[in-house]
Amino acid sequence: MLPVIVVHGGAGWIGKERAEGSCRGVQEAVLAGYRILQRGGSALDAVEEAVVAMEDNPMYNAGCGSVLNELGGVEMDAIIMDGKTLASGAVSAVKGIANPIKLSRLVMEKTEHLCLTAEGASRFAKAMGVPEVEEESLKTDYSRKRWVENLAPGSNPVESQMGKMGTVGAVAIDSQGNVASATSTGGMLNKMVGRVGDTPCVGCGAYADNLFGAASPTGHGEAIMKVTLCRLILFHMEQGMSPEKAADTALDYMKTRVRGIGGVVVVNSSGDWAARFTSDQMAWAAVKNDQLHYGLYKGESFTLPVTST
Ligand SMILES: NC(=O)C[C@H](N)C(=O)O
Repeated sequence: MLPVIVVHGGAGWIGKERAEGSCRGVQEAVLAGYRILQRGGSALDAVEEAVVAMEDNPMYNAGCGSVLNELGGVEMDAIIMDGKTLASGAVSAVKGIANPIKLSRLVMEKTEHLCLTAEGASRFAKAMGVPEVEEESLKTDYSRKRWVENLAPGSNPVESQMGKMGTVGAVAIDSQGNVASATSTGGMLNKMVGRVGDTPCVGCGAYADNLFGAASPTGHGEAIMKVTLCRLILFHMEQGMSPEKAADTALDYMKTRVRGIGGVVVVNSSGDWAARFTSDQMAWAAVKNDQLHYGLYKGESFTLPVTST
């Protein structure tokens, strides 16, 4: 099986000043994941590595760069799923760690549970020796500015975020034919304290099943949860649709049924892939057969050989 990895850096509207950085970040992330696949590594390791690269990049709404909640704090959600066993691990409303996706992997591998939240997630992180980081180190000038703007009377944080979402995610298939999915986010701008979005919920924020493929989404979490977006995409693929058709059909349903805008990256069990969105833009990148593909605007797709990047 030819390994494939596809990543996204969030659906929305990305201003000119952030477009280049956003595109560069997804390319770096996809290559970090691809290097693992090239060495014969697992899809699970590859999606984790790609998501860590984007959590560490302040350009995105995940890890450092996460949007702030109503009190100006950082509460993050993340999930990882293994298509071989259907095992998954997630954390929600977790604070004070740099890489929620790594903690999700530990939840999957070291506990009997699928998701740990808030205090419990922090206790578990401590027990696993995950270093605590200052909450301030996860904030950026940009996240502080947007938080303040959305405190103003009459502001509409959901509307404002529909513009600039920035959740990160990755899907991959490795040389053994195993698929995996991973997603990480700071959630929605000025969200209520304790709000849990789509990201840590299986079938919403990720799904992976070796029989059909894997998906990772971005968009308004409440809308994604209403339609269980990732599971819906896998259902469409099970019914015979290509990743592109399955993604478009599910995103269109989310748009018409619950007026939700978003995007997804998808891979199927044959290694066909898609990066699709109903927002104006979504930074995405994919590698297959040593070719790097990437784009930002609708219909855009550039290709470069991996060796020259
Ligand atoms: N930026 C996003 O994609 C937001 C994320 N899906 C959430 O609702 O938490």
